[in-house]
Amino acid sequence: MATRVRPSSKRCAVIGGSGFLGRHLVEKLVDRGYTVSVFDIRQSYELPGVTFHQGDLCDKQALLPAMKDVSLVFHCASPAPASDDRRLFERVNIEGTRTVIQACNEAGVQKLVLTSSASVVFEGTDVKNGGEDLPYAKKPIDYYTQTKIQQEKLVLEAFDEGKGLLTVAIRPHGIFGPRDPQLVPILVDSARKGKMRFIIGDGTNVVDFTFVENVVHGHILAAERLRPDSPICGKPYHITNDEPVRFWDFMSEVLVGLGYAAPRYHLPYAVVYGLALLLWLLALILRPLVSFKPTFTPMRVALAGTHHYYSCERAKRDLGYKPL
Ligand SMILES: NC(=O)C1=CN([C@@H]2O[C@H](COP(=O)(O)OP(=O)(O)OC[C@H]3O[C@@H](n4cnc5c(N)ncnc54)[C@H](OP(=O)(O)O)[C@@H]3O)[C@@H](O)[C@H]2O)C=CC1
Ligand SMILES: CC(C)CCC[C@@H](C)[C@H]1CC[C@H]2C3=C(CC[C@]12C)[C@@]1(C)CCC(=O)C[C@@H]1CC3
Repeated sequence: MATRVRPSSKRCAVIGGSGFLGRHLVEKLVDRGYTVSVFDIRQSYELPGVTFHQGDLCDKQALLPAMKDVSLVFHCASPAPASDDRRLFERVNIEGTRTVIQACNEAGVQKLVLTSSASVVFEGTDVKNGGEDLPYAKKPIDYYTQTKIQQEKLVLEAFDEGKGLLTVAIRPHGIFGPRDPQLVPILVDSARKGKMRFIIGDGTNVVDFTFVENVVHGHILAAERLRPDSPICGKPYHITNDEPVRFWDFMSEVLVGLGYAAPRYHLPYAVVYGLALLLWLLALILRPLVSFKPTFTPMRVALAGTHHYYSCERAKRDLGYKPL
């Protein structure tokens, strides 16, 4: 009688492995002796020990070959928040994640680690040392957040010992590090256009920015602790630097370091938020005629003007996490 060969625990797939976080994760996994297959809509680099599968994660037939003989899947693909494209977010983050789960079940994958976001609990009001027990945002500010909530729920609810699929979600926040495609680039672009002269609010709001290597570390710890009897199954975990900083000090340090002036003049938060909302509505109404993307979106203004930092105590306790 033929017996089904259990895939090696050192074979894994990284969906979104060509992206910023995904590539850092792939590099670390290879260092740790994993054989990695990357699945992504684009291929951005080559690395010995890594096979690339190019395709759309909404296509199960395209996904399956990347999951062959794989016991562990990391899902860290998402459209960029800046696209603000409702249909795209729904298709990739919700329908696509359903497809990823189906493909994992069909391919006999044992572990699925999702990159979620701490923003799933953020709705524009202060979050101070927020734990994982905070409720999901009832009124998420943008489509990105709205679909990240649905995505996280899908993955955590897919934890099913009967089918043999163990799941966990990692919630990073404001990732920075080499090759970051959004935080520093958006900041520099805004500074170049002379839009970084103002501090939104009183400038004392404290937030998390998380170094990419810490986020990778959290993912790998979660994957290696994910076992049938483990308390982490079906749960979300915040991964932070455990060192919240003042938003506007961080922005100023980056800007000054790159030769731009630090923001100096204060604007009232409510006024800027209201203006950002108006601009967003205008862009939506005019979309069929002209396409323009406001720099100051309601989400960016909310992130720039409120406290949003999270506790990583649960990750320390259950994953043995400690910022590197
Ligand atoms: N960066 C941050 O501050 C934070 C990020 N996250 C989460 O971390 C994850 C990684 O983010 P990050 O590395 O910054 O983002 P990137 O955009 O750099 O990486 C995402 C990758 O997924 C790819 N992708 C998008 N759509 C599809 C699709 N339909 N099929 C296959 N691949 C696809 C992207 O390709 P392409 O570039 O061509 O779209 C890209 O290569 C995401 O889930 C994000 O929500 C969470 C918290 C904070
Ligand atoms: C234009 C300025 C008011 C702000 C410039 C900096 C911002 C581009 C970044 C500051 C906080 C960042 C952040 C994210 C994207 C880039 C920032 C808004 C995320 C929305 C990325 C995706 C997530 O899951 C959450 C992040 C929170 C922090």
